[in-house]
Amino acid sequence: MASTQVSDFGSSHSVLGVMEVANKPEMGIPEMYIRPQQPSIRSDEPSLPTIPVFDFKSLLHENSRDAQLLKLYTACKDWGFFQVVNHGVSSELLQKLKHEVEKFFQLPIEDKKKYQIRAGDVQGYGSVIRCKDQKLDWGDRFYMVINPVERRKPYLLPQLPPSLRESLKSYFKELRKLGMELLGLLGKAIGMEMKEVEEFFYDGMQSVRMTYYPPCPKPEMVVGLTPHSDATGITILHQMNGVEGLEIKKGGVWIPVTFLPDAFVVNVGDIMEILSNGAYTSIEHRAAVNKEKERISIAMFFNPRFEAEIGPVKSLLNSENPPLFKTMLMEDYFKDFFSRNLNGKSHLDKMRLKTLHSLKHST
Ligand SMILES: O=C(O)CCC(=O)C(=O)O
Ligand SMILES: [Fe+2]
Repeated sequence: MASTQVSDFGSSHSVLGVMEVANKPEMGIPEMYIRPQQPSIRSDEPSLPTIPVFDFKSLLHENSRDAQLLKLYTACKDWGFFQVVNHGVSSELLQKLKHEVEKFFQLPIEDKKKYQIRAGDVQGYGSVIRCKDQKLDWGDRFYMVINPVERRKPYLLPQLPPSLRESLKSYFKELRKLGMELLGLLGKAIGMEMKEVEEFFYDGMQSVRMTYYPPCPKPEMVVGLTPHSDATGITILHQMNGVEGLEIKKGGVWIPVTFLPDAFVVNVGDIMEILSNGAYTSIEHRAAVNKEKERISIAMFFNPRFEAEIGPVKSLLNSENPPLFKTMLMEDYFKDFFSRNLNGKSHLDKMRLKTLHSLKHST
């Protein structure tokens, strides 16, 4: 299906996905989807803690700002995840997008093949295969870079069915505004100036992943999306058809996230942990699947510009707060990320400086 060649980010093969398998339950679950014993210490406490919720309009409101910013700071430090309601993106747009994305994933496999990730690339439909015995996720996905515009692939966004393309474009635009506002607030909550935030993120690298997780006859034997932390600045996730499955790792156990209707779940990515010099935490998460119903999600990733140097923000550093992470060109950081498989927080660990201070903090 694929020969290896070098392109934008590393080299690889790809497979299209699991929907074909899921549509033929008589085939059973192929070996390559079956996980060795999952570390699924799913919390079974009767009342689980839930991620903090913010009303976006009141986050922006001057009067309640200081208290809200403190709450935001604590959410990003202790949870690395929060929900946003009243975010201003209309239910109509969300409904329309859901409909279009659903329709897209239901297209015959032949129609989706033209978007398949090409050898050596990471953008497109399907999953990247890097080694022979790699386990596959129980989900079909479509990943593409949407900003800067010159990094778009001519055979992806421009070739999508027009009604999906138009809904996606409106969504990108709305989320870009929301994303910048959220980045500004997260920056402000740790004492960054908006100017500094913009130096990193203005016209930054923005990408999107849409995932369709089909139902699975034995959901406990597979994983919808391998545990990982996002390599991003922040991620804004929308659970399009209201079916749950996102789980986050807190205190060593996996906690399911319950989404409020039409809410966005926002999470701190590795880059934000680096910029904040560890004040914020990029949390490991995964997606579980279920027996009954497919699940559809759309994750929008906000990153610095490719030319930005990513490392702890200089104005936050002093003798009490020495840098805990290396500084690296964003372009190189992403090349390195895409050349590896998702694997917990291993990518971020590579950026860690081994200082006395960090050793003290990691114990
Ligand atoms: O589908 C989900 O709930 C999680 C998606 C996700 O974590 C990602 O795309 O990075
Ligand atoms: Fe993620």
